[in-house]
Amino acid sequence: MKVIKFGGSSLASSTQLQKVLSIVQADDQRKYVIVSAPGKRFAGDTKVTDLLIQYARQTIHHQDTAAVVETIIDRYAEIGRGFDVPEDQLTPIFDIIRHLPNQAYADNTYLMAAFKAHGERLNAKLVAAVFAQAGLNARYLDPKDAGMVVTDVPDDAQIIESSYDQIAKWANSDQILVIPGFFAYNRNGQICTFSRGGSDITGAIIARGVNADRYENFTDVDAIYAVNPALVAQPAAIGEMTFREMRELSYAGFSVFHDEALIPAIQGNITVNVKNTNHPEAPGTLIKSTREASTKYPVTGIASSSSFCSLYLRKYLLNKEVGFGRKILTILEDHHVSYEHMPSGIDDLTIIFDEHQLTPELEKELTAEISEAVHPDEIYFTHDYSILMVVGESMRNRVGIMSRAATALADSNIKLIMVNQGASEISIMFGVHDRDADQAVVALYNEFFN
Ligand SMILES: Nc1ncnc2c1ncn2[C@@H]1O[C@H](COP(=O)(O)OP(=O)(O)O)[C@@H](O)[C@H]1O
Ligand SMILES: N[C@@H](CC(=O)OP(=O)(O)O)C(=O)O
Repeated sequence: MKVIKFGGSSLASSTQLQKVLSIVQADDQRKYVIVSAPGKRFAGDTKVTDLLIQYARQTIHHQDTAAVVETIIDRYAEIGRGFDVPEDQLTPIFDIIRHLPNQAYADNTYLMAAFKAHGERLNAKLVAAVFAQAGLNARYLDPKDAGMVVTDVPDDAQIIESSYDQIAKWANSDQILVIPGFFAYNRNGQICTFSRGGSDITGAIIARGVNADRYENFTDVDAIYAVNPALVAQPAAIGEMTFREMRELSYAGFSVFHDEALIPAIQGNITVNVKNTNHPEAPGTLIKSTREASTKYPVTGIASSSSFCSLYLRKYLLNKEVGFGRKILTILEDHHVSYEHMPSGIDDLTIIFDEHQLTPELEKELTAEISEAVHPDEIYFTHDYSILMVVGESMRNRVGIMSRAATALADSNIKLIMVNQGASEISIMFGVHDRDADQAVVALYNEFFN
């Protein structure tokens, strides 16, 4: 029994949905089909989720929504009409889109969540109708009926553990269940979404819940590559990797699989297979608990992400000051801000954050409160901060990886602003300026893979 998730690129048009239908028909183990909202059909196109965000913003600001509503409807109309879905099945979908502003929402954050979620909700209904029309014993299953209950965070929800017992009741389904990704409901029955790209998370949750033999994640690349293919032409494909390797790489920018989707897969020990909808015969990449130690390359992958910022603090004799760290962490806690890393020197401390958590106002408040509490000699935020990760289980058995990486970066004239091998034996982390990040990834790739 397999759970199979199709990303937005696999569902962007009726042509793509035809491929999806063939993939589901080709294997009768594929019983749980998780769908994203229609994605980009070509470079420069807009995902339906982004159109819905625009629609929600215009609704909140009482602006004219006619154009965006028609654009969204056209996306579903092209897919439905491409399969001759009867108009009386398409009209309710169009009506739901038009009437989204007329529903009751607790506040604008719930409104935004509900608008976004409808990309997946309506697509799953449409895909179920297409599957049924093609003769498959398929039906739509709402996350509520599936038993998924999430925390009350409208745009970044987490699954509540007790959901798994409910989802387990759907194990061994005879029917093909088409389940929308990306959202579920809180305990009050309000829609909350996962973070962006979160349909991968729904797939992993359902896979753990029904104890699937495999979670197939279909996207638009033949494999997970050792490096983002936007940076290096035809990079080495990764045949197999461990959950830990993928967790570290997706954290630092391998957007092909959501990092939070690994948690249910790890908990349920469900092997994940990332595959290409446009090339389903390719084996793709397996993500599993253990793998054969790679002998060909010492490193499995290299990732980089610019979505970080840092707070630098300097104070002489910081190392002798009892309570210095606690005072800072208390201030962060009071503002509900979490930190990612905290490399320190004798007189210096850098705190690295996910920059999505901070606003200019919050940065000012944190700077003022921390200055008041610990009187640093110097304190400032910088957003010019990228994190690079060099990841591989094989690294723990090899010496000299750090020196090779540092030399490759130095030879490319890249300034390192942070190095952290920290507690993880399977990764090295580098901080670099944003402008150097892409070149640094290429330099590291050439060092370890060419
Ligand atoms: N290391 C990597 N290997 C493969 N793809 C990657 C990697 N890093 C980033 N990507 C990007 O991830 C994309 C697939 O993820 P995504 O856009 O979320 O697809 P989907 O629409 O299927 O959800 C690829 O097209 C590629 O541009
Ligand atoms: N549609 C949502 C969720 C998602 O997972 O999409 P995709 O499969 O296209 O990455 C988003 O754009 O964030």
